[in-house]
Amino acid sequence: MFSGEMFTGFGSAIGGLVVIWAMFQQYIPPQLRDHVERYTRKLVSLFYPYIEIVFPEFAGEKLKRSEAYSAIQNYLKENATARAKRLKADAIKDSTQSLILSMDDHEEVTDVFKGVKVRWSSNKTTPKNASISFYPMTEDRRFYRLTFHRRHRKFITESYVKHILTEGKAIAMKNRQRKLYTNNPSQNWFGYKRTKWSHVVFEHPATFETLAMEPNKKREIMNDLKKFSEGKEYYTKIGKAWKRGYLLYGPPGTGKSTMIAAMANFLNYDVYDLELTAVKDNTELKKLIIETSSKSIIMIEDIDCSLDLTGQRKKMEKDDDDDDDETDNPVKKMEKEEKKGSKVTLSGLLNCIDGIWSACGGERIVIFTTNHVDKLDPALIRRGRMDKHIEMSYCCFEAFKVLARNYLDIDYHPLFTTISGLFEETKMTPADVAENLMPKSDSEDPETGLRNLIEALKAAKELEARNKAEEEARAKAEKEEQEKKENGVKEEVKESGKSDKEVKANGVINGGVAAKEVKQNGFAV
Ligand SMILES: Nc1ncnc2c1ncn2[C@@H]1O[C@H](COP(=O)(O)OP(=O)(O)OP(=O)(O)O)[C@@H](O)[C@H]1O
Repeated sequence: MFSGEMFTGFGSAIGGLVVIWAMFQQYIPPQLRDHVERYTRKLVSLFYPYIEIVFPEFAGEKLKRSEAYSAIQNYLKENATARAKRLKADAIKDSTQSLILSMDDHEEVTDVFKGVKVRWSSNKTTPKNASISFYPMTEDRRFYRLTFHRRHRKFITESYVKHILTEGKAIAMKNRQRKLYTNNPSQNWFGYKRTKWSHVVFEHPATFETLAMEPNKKREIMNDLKKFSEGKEYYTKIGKAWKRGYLLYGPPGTGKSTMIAAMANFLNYDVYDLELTAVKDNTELKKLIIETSSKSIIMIEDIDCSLDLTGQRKKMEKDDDDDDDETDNPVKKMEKEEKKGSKVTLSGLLNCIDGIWSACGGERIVIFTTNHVDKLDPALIRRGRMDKHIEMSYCCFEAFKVLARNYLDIDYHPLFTTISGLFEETKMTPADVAENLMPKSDSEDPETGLRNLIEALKAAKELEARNKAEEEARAKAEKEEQEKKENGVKEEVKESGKSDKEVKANGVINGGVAAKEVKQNGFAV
């Protein structure tokens, strides 16, 4: 039976032999040393039934950090660190403030995979002639050693190592710090401006669990995202770029931005927040898109406003022309030229969505948001470009329950019945519901939040009713006015015996209504 003790026993035996060999080496004539060493190794291998594989941290000519080493490191951090007795605290995860622990140097742990036990040790050698460095220990050469019984050779080299590398990469992906990129204008030494991506760590706390939305709709979106992220082979098979477009539309405060953050957290993707109004022209847009990485969401918020850009630029150009047409300032002149000859166009954007992504490879999601879906050009949002249209709407009772759990830590309260009724009678955005529920102090109990919400819902209902009544009264008055005018003209025609045309031409009034006025207002005469 393969056991940790046996490993250790043989390990010390071999260690002893190495020491003895080092001591006696000096008494052996140099010409015989090679032979003696070879035969000693053969002898040892007769009694030592274990195989060792070494994974150095740096390999190859360019001394690039080995991917295998990193994967093993991640795998061991996640799976074996709990069993190691000597640990090393590497760093502190910024958001959770928790230590990242890994095996200390020269520490050993066992791992069992499909019933086969192996031993991992983390090792370090320091070259004797290491140069004096400002940063201590940079010359250290680290490596992992995998030891296993020779009867498992095939299994370990073919299955286990593959398993470790795949797992290690997946762990790295899961634990990596994701980034939120934004495009900002930057000026080079010659004064030319171009927008570049800059990033911060993406740490938005929104998840699908905390997103207030009708549960079936939420599930449908999550399934869609999952299918997409696992769809590499499918997209290759059908010959389509591995991308998917989402259009999120709805009034302000219904959670469009929150949804994007939840999507990014669900998929573990980076986010590129593309501000179209800061992009000089279509060429620059292409460059920015090409620079985005795989496994990312590219979002353009308020797309209707961004594409209005053309009009805004024209206005700016005109203002500039009026202001300083004769300017001698070269930078200002260049800025003006840049503004004049450049813009992001709808067709440029469409080309980017359709064309460039196909060539980029890797998975990407593009999301547009808008408050006014009806304003968008149908070409921009047709299926195939924006594959899924998601309406973000006012809060329903199911969505409220999510917010009550998030903000008040409750799943039920007798006041829920009143709130459920009010949601059927009035509209409120999740942002407003959240604002009302949010406790104003640590000592505030959940009931206060619920009562605040009830008051706000009642006020919203009253306001809606008042607005509706005012609207109806206005419509009624307009209708009456119109009828009065129409009757006046009819009477005028009847009494004067003139034709409609004449009444209109003369502008004669009868019943207080001028035919001219009638004509101006476009009433049917
Ligand atoms: N569906 C929701 N679930 C959870 N929280 C929400 C939801 N909708 C809004 N909120 C809360 O309201 C705040 C504003 O929402 P958000 O910015 O996502 O809305 P939006 O639809 O993107 O608005 P805008 O159109 O003005 O950009 C969020 O920070 C969040 O706290």
